Amino acid sequence: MGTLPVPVTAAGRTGLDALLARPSDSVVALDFDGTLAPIVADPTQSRPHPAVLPALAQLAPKLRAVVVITGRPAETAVAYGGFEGVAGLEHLTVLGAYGAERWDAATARLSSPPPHPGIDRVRAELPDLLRRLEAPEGTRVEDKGHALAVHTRRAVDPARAYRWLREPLADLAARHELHLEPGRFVLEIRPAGMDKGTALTAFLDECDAGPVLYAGDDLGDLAAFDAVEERRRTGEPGLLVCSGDPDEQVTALQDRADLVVQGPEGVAELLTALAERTREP
Ligand SMILES: O=P(O)(O)OC[C@H]1O[C@H](O[C@H]2O[C@H](CO)[C@@H](O)[C@H](O)[C@H]2O)[C@H](O)[C@@H](O)[C@@H]1O
Repeated sequence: MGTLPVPVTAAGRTGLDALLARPSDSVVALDFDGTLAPIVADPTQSRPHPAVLPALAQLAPKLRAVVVITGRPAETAVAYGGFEGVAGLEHLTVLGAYGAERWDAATARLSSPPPHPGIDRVRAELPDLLRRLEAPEGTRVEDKGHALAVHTRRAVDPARAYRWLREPLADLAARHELHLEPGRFVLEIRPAGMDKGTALTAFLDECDAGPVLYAGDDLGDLAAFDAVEERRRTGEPGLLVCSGDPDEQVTALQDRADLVVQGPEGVAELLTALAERTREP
């Protein structure tokens, strides 16, 4: 049996104990990139750590629900995640585009609202803006339909390129009534209003969930951490997990986590250890 790590906070230990005691009331909510899938230079090559799907398939049938909440389009996360048709994941939900999109394994249906009109305008302006800014070589745009992500990971100096572009891209987003979501060497222009916290809260209400575990790795996951903390204030236990990366610490998230594990491999180990210790309903 794998080792179950001990959360460093009392609230986290309460959350973990509650999840183990009441698995059929509990929800496990997981971010995709950096949490289930190791960070890679090319965003199209992102795939879950090999131990993730077996762990999820073992754990999910014992829980109220498992949900993946991601900044990716839901369809992309389903495809890259290999989530469709997996035994044990028949009731998985994927909330994409920070919760604006939804895919349910049970129905294989995807719901996706029309993109914000500002996205088309940003798409038209962005190439010229990046040219005028002399965006460093290696800067890449990921067009996600509902959002445009500017990646600097493949620039010679990713951190410098990120700092260079952040303010002008925030201005561009604001001019079109959009929001700039900063992430791990990515600056994402997307609609405001929906975030992972709003998405998580709505999903938990819909499931009439009890204890919740949320695992993430980046700044976009802070809103989900807020949502779990808000529930804890009302007496509903929760466990906040950071998928940590020693080479790229996201301190703002790590500092608020009850438990830090080593990247997607550590997340998979945690999910496996939970599955081994939880009863069938
Ligand atoms: O909410 P998430 O599932 O964590 O998605 C957040 C963004 O993840 C992707 O970018 C990140 O992962 C890439 C692949 O490992 C990496 O190259 C990049 O530096 C990271 O920022 C994705 O490309 C974005 O669209 C997501 O919004």
